[in-house]
Amino acid sequence: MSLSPYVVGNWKMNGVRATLAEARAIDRAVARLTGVEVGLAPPFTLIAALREAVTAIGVGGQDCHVAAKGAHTGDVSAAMLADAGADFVIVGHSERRADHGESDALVRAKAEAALAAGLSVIVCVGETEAQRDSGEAEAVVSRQLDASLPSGEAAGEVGEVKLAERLAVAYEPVWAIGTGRVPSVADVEAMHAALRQRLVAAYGEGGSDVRVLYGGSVNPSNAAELLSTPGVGGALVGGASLSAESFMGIVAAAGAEPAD
Ligand SMILES: O=C(CO)COP(=O)(O)O
Repeated sequence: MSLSPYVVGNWKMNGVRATLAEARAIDRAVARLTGVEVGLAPPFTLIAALREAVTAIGVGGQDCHVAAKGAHTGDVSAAMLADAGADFVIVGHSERRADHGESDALVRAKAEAALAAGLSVIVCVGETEAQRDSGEAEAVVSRQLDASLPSGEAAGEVGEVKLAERLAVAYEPVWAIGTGRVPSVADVEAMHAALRQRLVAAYGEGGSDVRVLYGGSVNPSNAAELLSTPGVGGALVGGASLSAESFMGIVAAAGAEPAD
């Protein structure tokens, strides 16, 4: 089973109600396409409104707490995201790892909490520039993934829903995020192959279908090359997901076709 390419917009701490107009335009365009799966992860404040505004795309959170509820001021649980209408959540983004000191173990716990709440999960990993320069990128990112993935038990099939429909991985080199710099195609291919090995080691055969997205300065001009790199199952897009025009340029590059 091979799933369609998955293109996800991460709005980060951007977006107010007016920005929903972009989401509506994206949703209308995606409704006319086939062969691609699309999601948008707005800030918490817009999740419920986005859910009301769209039908053809998935709605996601950018983080969740490990607990279902309780005394955690300022946090939001996976169950609350689901209640607000989210379908998925991004966990372990490098900005959360850096800004909030999130460890691999915490990211794993968040992924497991999200799956338990019925959300699908995108687990993010990526090396820093210093790690890339010292030739450690594959080893570092492989270790990060091993320690951040939800357990096989947590990620197992639920009824007819397969692992690959509940879990995706995003490889986002920290130095490529928001910088306009991207790794070479050869480096992306090598990293995605390394991550595939880790997924198969973690989950067996089921790991071979889990989509590994590339993220970091994806834009309409570089998307076709990145998305056609062997092993790349989609894109996690930051800045270029805030405008329907640029985001749809990336969705088109993922191989989307008119629905009829
Ligand atoms: O971090 C990212 C998506 O999660 C990538 O951000 P940019 O596309 O803005 O580089």
